[in-house]
Amino acid sequence: MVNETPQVMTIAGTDSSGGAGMTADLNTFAAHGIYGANIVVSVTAQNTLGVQHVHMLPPDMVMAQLQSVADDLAIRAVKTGMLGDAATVKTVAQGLQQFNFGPLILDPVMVAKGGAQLLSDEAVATVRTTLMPLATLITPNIPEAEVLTGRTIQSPSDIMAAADRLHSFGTKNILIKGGHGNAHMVTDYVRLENGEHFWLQTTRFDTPRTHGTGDTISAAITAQLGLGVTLKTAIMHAKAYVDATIRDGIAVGHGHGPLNHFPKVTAENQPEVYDEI
Ligand SMILES: Nc1ncnc2c1ncn2[C@@H]1O[C@H](COP(=O)(O)OP(=O)(O)OP(=O)(O)O)[C@@H](O)[C@H]1O
Ligand SMILES: Cc1ncc(CO)c(N)n1
Repeated sequence: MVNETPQVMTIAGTDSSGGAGMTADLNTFAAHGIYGANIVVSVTAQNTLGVQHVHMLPPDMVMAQLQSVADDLAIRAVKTGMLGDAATVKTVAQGLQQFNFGPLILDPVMVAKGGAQLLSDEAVATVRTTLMPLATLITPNIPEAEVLTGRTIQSPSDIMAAADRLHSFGTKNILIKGGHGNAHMVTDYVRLENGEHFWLQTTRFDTPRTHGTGDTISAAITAQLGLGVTLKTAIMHAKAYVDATIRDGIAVGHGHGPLNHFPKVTAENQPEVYDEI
């Protein structure tokens, strides 16, 4: 029997300009040499300047796609990106319980870099109650962590408290991304199931070309899990990968431009690891 090619999956929206959402996920999977299936929940008319239009697919079409993949492929890990509304979140949660797609990486996408809302307010509670208990890892940025916890985050101790609170909603592992703001260093926080926690720091690239960084790091973690490494190793590799995708930037569009999903990852992309900051 032929060895099975490792397969992972993304459940997300499309970005017509090809930089974020599902395209970022599939490019990231390809860059890791892993096969990617894709469940489309929404179509966005979008470019590097903003999101112009969103069209949600009906929940039964989302479920039909999940069924088709489950009937045929052997998915080892799955990530969710833009889910849009509460009905879609519920359908996805139902599908993830019905079928075995392996560990869930939940990227709670809420707002695009240009400011467009990609998750309705009422869907936030649905994410908290239906998807968070199913997730192996959640990867909010700071504003998303604030919305999910209902608490303001201003300091490292606020970030640690937010991670504890997110864990209390049932998600085993937490990665709070620190890409927002303009501090000289970007600092992410990781809290693992075994109680281990640490900070990952890299130098901020001063560039507007960061469209889809969040999609890309969660897709890279999903790809690594599909390749069989531990979650901690997956996070470390994914962080170095996303750093390289920004450093080796490409010039597309006039706003928040896309990443280079096929960069050369080198030693200088490895983050510094700190127990405390
Ligand atoms: N300018 C930058 N330089 C270096 N690393 C960055 C930069 N911007 C983001 N990152 C890193 O990219 C990853 C994604 O973080 P970010 O906070 O941008 O996610 P996000 O807001 O969900 O992204 P998006 O909504 O665009 O998909 C994190 O590991 C973060 O530290
Ligand atoms: C479809 C889609 N998903 C996610 C994001 C966030 O990067 C985006 N801008 N568009």
